[in-house]
Amino acid sequence: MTDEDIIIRVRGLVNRFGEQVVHDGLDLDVRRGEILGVVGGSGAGKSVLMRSILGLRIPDEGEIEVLGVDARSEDDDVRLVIERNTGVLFQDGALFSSLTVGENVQVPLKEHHPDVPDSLRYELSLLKVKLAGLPADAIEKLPSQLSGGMRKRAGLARALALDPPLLFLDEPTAGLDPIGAAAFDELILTLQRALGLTVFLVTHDLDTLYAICDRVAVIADRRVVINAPIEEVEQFDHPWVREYFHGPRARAARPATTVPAPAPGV
Ligand SMILES: Nc1ncnc2c1ncn2[C@@H]1O[C@H](COP(=O)(O)OP(=O)(O)OP(=O)(O)O)[C@@H](O)[C@H]1O
Repeated sequence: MTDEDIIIRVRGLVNRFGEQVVHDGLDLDVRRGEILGVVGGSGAGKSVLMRSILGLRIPDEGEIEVLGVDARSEDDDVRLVIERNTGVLFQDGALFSSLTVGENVQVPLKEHHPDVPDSLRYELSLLKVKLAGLPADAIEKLPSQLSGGMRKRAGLARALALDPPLLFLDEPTAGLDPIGAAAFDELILTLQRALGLTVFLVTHDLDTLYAICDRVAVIADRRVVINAPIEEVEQFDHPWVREYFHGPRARAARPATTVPAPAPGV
């Protein structure tokens, strides 16, 4: 693997809130073109890691390189590089409630490409709305007029507004029913393959990990304890990993091919 294959490189990351140490020497590589699932217990520091990579939080120590630039930089040009090249779907969708879906999608377009004529901006937002699997008439609706799953899709349409190569998703399937969640997984996979995206996906959803992630990074003990294909992660000897991947809920999610053979006599 060459350096060019690494689109996000985190080294020696330390994040503290007062006495609480959330990350302590965390390292992580995200490879270009992969879907990386990021898992860990509640409060393990997944969202703080995502915010640090996006430059929304300046860490206490460590280095973070995103697309070759320093994510800790407060320089406006550097911030622009990161903003233009990253799309983010926050957990609650983070849509502006007083704007229609189309207007929400147009917000980043207006901000970053103010010279684009209104009619073209509208066409671009319509394209993103359709790309996110919403019907065309959703463009005129307010977020409150949509179901939870449709709001996620609207958030995804906005995240894709600037055609970013890097997509960040914070628990995209949380709150969706299993059928809606599976459809959303499928959508992410289709878009990632079609657009060549790199996806950083924070999730608690084991089904998502098995269905679409190329690799899985586990945050525990304030670090990334393993970052590997799921078959390897499953076998990793760590108490949290054992509980998460081999507890009762894990068995249902694991595809039949990777379920270990039952012990003799069982
Ligand atoms: N702005 C903040 N001020 C103080 N503490 C914070 C702040 N942001 C996060 N924390 C703390 O950092 C820890 C990690 O939070 P984070 O949101 O990254 O966890 P997480 O792994 O995403 O959890 P979950 O799966 O529950 O969403 C938590 O203990 C949280 O309370």
